[in-house]
Formats: sequence, structure tokens, C-alpha cells
Amino acid sequence: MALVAGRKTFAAGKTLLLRAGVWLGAEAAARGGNGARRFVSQRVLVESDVTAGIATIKFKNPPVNSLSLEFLTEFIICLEKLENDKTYRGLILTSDCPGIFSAGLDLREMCGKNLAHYAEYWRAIQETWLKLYLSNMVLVAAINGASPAGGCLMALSSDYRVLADNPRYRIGLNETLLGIVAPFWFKDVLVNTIGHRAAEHALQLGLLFQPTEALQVGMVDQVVPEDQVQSTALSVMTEWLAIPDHARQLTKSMMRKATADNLIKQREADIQNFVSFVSRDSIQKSLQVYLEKLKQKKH
Ligand SMILES: CCCCCCCCC/C=C/C(=O)SCCNC(=O)CCNC(=O)[C@H](O)C(C)(C)COP(=O)(O)OP(=O)(O)OC[C@H]1O[C@@H](n2cnc3c(N)ncnc32)[C@H](O)[C@@H]1OP(=O)(O)O
Repeated sequence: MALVAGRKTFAAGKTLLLRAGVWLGAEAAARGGNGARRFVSQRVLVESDVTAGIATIKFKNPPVNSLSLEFLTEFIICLEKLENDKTYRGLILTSDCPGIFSAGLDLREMCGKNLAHYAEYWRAIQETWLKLYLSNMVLVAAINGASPAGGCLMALSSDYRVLADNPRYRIGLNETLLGIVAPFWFKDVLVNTIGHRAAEHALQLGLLFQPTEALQVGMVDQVVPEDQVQSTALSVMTEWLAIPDHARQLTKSMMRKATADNLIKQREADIQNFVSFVSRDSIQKSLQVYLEKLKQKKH
């Protein structure tokens, strides 16, 4: 299996450095007789049913599927491949790590690094979001675990959310609890999903909702027993795929373009904001204290 080290050009005309070894094991695609295909990369599993035109991405970045730069790099490449392959009309996002959908941004990428690293990291976060939010595919999030902050954003950027009915699986934008501020485009996606008043409340308090509350506030569309999350996601997908692609895609774009454009027109300024915010001493301190608290939770 070849290692790839080079530059990949993304739609926005930006480049993201692929580190040597990141794509290790990718392209190990096996095709079964029933139209099932499996791509294996280190941190992102892609299973697909070619006949149905549905792919499933399983996050596999243990222990908590944090959005590290390496994870994001693999994820972006997988999304791009699926988007460009017209075989796939639908994509299910789920986790391969028991009990965790995604813990959101990798706090270690935001602590004790240099400014260039923060900028590279934030560009990858932006890119991931734009790819998810503007995907031509139908995206269904099969949320089979906890989903704070960036994990919640990925779910909110899907077209439909199915959450496992387990009170430990909380979902929400909890940034304020870390002493940081959700960027405006996280806020916009939340407002688009649950409305202005509920978003104002949830964002300021950093609320993490249990499944019944998440359903009530409209953060998820369905709560089902844990063992039915995948099958429900699949049947929702079948419903959505019954709609002609062109009509659905244009409608999705009509609903989402203004929100995405808000970021696209000020991507560089947003990166600079992030870099100067996260590199402040006070913010570094808050993040370190939070990470320490997470570690001590075990002892
Ligand atoms: C102007 C512009 C302004 C811009 C301003 C900037 C805006 C930034 C927007 C930020 C968005 C975000 O997503 S910020 C990230 C927010 N995420 C969170 O708050 C989640 C924190 N994590 C948790 O709550 C929990 O870990 C949870 C996911 C529920 C899983 O609980 P568990 O008991 O199963 O596991 P734990 O024991 O807690 O964690 C296992 C290990 O993973 C680590 N870990 C957990 N979450 C992690 C994380 N996000 N990043 C790194 N490491 C993490 C722990 O430290 C442990 O490390 P070891 O002890 O070494 O094993």
C-alpha cells in the first residue's frame, strides 16, 4: 500500500498538506458479489452499497473520535471521493467507537501549538463543514453516542438526525463550558435547526441535551432504541432517495447557500479570528484546565 505525501487541492482553491502515513491503508477497497464495497483508511471506515447508492462513513478515531487534523484530512478525502462518484446519492454518518459519536474538536490541536498549526487546523475544520453542509448527497446522521460541540455540528450539518435513546448520549454546542465561544457559523447552523430563541438559550448555557430533550427542542428528528439506529437511518435514507435528485439538491442549496456563503466570503478573516482567539493566554489556560478535568474524571 502506497503512502501518499503531497498536496491535495480542495474546491475552495486552498491546499491541505497530506502528511506522510495519513492515508496508510486507504484504497484497500474490496468489492463483494452483492455490490457492497469497503474502503479502509486508518481513522475513517467507508462501507457502501453500490446497488442502493448509499455509503456509510464510520468514524474510527478512538477513544472519542476527536476531530484531529489527521482524522479531518482522511475524512475530507473520503467525502470528496464519495461526492465525485455519482454512484452515491446518500451518505450515513455514524461511529465505530462504542458510546461516542464524536467528542468534537481535538483539544490537543488547540493547545500549546504554533500559530501556523492553529491556522491549518481551522482551515480543515471549515473545509469539513462546508463539504458536509453543501453535500449533494442526502446526509443522515446515525448518532450512536455522545455528540458534544464539533460532533454536534457534524450531526446538525446532516439532512436528518437519528439519535440512540440512551441518556448518556448528550448532544449540543457546549463551547461556553470550556470558556470558548462557538464560531458564528456553528451558531448559524444551530439557529437554522432549532430557532433563534432556543439557540440563544442553548448556546449561552452550553447546553448538552439528553435524547428526549434533544427531540423536544428539534435538535434531532428521531430518537430510537440503540439497536435500531442504523436500520432507522437506512429507512429514512430510502425515503429521501425517492425524491428526484436535481429537485432535492436545488432545494437543499436554496435553503443552505446563504449560511455557507457567510463563511465562504470571510474564510481568511475567520481563520485569523480563531488563531488570535485560541492563542490568547487566557484561552490556552481555560483549555488546559478543561483537558485536565477530563483526565482527572477517571481517578
Ligand atoms: C472568534 C472565533 C472564536 C473561535 C473560538 C474557538 C471555537 C472552537 C469551537 C470548538 C468546538 C469543539 O468541538 S471543542 C471540543 C468540545 N468537546 C468536549 O467538550 C468533549 C469533552 N469530552 C467529553 O465530554 C467526554 O470525553 C466524552 C466525549 C463524553 C467521552 O467520555 P468518556 O468517559 O467515554 O471518555 P473520557 O475518559 O472523558 O475521555 C477519554 C480520553 O479522551 C480525551 N478527550 C475527550 N474529549 C477530547 C477532545 N475533545 N479532544 C481531545 N481529547 C479528548 C480525554 O482527555 C481522555 O484522555 P486520556 O485521559 O488521556 O485517556
